[in-house]
Amino acid sequence: MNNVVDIIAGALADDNLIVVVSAVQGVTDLLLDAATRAGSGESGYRRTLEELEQRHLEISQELFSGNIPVTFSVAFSTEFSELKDILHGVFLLRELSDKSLALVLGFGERLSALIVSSYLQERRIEAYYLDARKLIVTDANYADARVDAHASELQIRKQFASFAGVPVVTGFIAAAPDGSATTIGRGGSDYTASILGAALGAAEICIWTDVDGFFSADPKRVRDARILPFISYAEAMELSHAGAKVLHPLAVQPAMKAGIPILIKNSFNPSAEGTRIDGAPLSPERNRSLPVTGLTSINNIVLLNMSGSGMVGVPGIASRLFSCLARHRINIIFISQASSEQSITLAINPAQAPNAKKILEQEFRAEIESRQIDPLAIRKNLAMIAVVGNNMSGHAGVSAQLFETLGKNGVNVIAVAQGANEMNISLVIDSNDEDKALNCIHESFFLSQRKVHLFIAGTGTIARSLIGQIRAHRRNLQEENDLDVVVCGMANTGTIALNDEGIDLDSWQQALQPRSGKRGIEGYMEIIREKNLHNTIFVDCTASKEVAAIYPDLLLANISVVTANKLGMAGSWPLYRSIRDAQRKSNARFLYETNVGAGLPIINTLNDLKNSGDKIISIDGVLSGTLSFIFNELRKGGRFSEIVRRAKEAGYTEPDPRDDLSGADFARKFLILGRELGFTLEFSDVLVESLVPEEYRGEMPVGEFLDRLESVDSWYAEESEKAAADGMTIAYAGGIKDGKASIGVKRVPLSSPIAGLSGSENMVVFTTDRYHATPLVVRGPGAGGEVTAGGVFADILRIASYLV
Ligand SMILES: NC(=O)c1ccc[n+]([C@@H]2O[C@H](COP(=O)([O-])OP(=O)(O)OC[C@H]3O[C@@H](n4cnc5c(N)ncnc54)[C@H](O)[C@@H]3O)[C@@H](O)[C@H]2O)c1
Ligand SMILES: N[C@@H](CCO)C(=O)O
Repeated sequence: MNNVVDIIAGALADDNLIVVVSAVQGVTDLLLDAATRAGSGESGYRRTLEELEQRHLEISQELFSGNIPVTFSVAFSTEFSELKDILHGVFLLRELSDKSLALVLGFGERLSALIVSSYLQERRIEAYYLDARKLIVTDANYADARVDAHASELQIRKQFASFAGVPVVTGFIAAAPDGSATTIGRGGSDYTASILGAALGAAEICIWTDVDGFFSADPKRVRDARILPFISYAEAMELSHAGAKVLHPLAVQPAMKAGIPILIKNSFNPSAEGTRIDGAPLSPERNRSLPVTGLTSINNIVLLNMSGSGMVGVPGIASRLFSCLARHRINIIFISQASSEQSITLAINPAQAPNAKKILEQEFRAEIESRQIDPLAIRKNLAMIAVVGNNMSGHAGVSAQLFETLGKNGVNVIAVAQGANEMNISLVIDSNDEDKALNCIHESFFLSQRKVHLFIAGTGTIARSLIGQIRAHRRNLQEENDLDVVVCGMANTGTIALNDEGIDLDSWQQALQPRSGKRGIEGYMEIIREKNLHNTIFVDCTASKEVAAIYPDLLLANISVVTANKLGMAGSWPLYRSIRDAQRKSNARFLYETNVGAGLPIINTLNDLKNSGDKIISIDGVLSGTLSFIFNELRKGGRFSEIVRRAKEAGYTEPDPRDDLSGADFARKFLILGRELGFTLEFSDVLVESLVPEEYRGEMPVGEFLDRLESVDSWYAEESEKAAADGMTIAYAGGIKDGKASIGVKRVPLSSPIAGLSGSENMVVFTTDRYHATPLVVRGPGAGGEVTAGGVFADILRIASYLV
């Protein structure tokens, strides 16, 4: 209130001023509550009334610093006793008519006009209370009255024939021709101001509200929404009708007709520029080079669908449909009819849906009985999004961009409407997808920088390296690729960290908290699905079968997946099939390059060969970083058990090194390659030679297994020596040809490329129709945190470039 008075004092210096006030926040709802209770005979309405009185008294006490002027006190008591009398009458009659309700609801504005005018006087500004019932004339539809513009203009001009002092006018309320109180729609004080300004040819109409102006989208739902300094009348109308609650939808029209600019300003932040709404032509200086100006949503609508073969080519159906709804004062938010004329879809307010269905079924009873028209279908839990902009007109590609971004994010569009003025595309979607849709559309049209949201499973070797790489490279990606990689979730079996804005990657370990609620991977997936963020990628850095089993569900929920875990693509054939099927049905992507050869380009190379028409004859090589390291080190003369320990320390082994030593991990890679080649293979189809002694294959803890492994050191030392004596060496290698894969220990000549491998190097040899005489070889480190995480990161970026 103090800010308001400062603003008024400042503006007064320049010009005559009319102040229009709305009710104190929350008061109209309390009045509605009191009236409804009184109407149903609940004496509890008196408590609400006391609360209302208390709130206004507290405000007044504070404003007048305890010295409430007598004139104010008298006027305040008079207002409240009138309100009490009316509500008492409603209570006794147990009847709340629209007429009484309009009268009751108007007290919010009456009380605040009284407080503001008295406080202005206290601050030595000549001000007076003015009841809008003397100014604005409406029809007798009390609850949502229609303004008679001509009659109102005459009244207003008469009232303001001469100007002295600052009138403080009650917004929202008006009077029917017989003088009884009416209301002009919630938030109607903007409308009151616009009617007054237009009638008097004001220099400007300034709406002081609690936000900085019109935003490109609702800032409560779209974090990156930005203020729009200039918009046209038409855009303001489209945006406010489609749900932008900054301005009353009807407030634009009187100002536009009179050519008066409207300014939206924030009374809590008066120095902010705000938004100017006027009819000036678009220009780049007005920051208006983008095709879309803003987007809005209405988050609870109902779709009514009337369809039937009897509608085709029959004139008058639409007319009856709309007339019937109009007769019952049912407002239509959205209309769509395809050229087949087989169905008309309407969106209406959910509260009116049951009535709408009933009256339309009565209207079309004969057609429904003769099956020319189907029974009316109602669809609930929907939201309507409107994409608005003058510049959209004649600008090809706007709708393509809009639907593409929604499609990639798996947002199903249920109905669409665009008028031929091309400045509003409205679409109806499931209300669960509303925030996601607003964010991805906003990002696509307004921001140069796009986001991908990562949810990582696993916090071990690969995840740690991946986080390190994202942390080191994030700024670069933002600056050079306009891409922001945001890690929103990390979870292992016991702990979890979540932050939609991005977990601080410098201290992610500290962010991990013990998991509560539904645990397991299902619990994590539920969280990810509920968040429903746009451009979400799930990153699997576990070695867990349970995690791999949820890939189909993730993909079907349109969440892309990047995985280092082989237990999906090398899982059972039914799991493999269901991943592939889900991938086909979904718009999300699934990438697993690191499943074979860690960061080496093996799956991509194979697919490039295949897709470009080459025929793969065989694939041979070493596909275990751990086993490669072991045999390369043995060749140098190390001890087997000690080398295995070093492989584990270097991050080459699986969480349980027996997965490597048994050949299982290697076999999975050949299984994956075999399946890529089109063969229906199970794990058991790969012939595997295990290096784990029979007696150590059970449930023995990893530490104990490593200790006992010393027992085989001498065997490996002898085998190596024997081979060396023959100019040979031992290695673990394999191959796949004609759908038959086998892997195991082999003796190879020292001159063979396999004998030349070092460290954890993998080598894959593709023999194909094109690469026949000299096969195509991919060689390089095939295990380790950094190279694998690099491969995972590259897959993430591949998906990001598809998504954004
Ligand atoms: N290390 C490599 O060089 C390499 C190379 C390519 C692929 N991979 C694959 O990467 C994956 C991760 O390897 P790593 O070396 O980081 O293993 P790791 O043992 O260091 O980490 C595994 C992580 O997964 C977590 N985890 C296990 N089950 C889980 C579940 N059900 N839900 C959530 N979290 C779970 C564990 O708590 C741990 O944080 C494995 O599938 C491995 O085959 C590793
Ligand atoms: N443990 C695996 C990691 C790479 O998949 C290996 O040694 O090859």
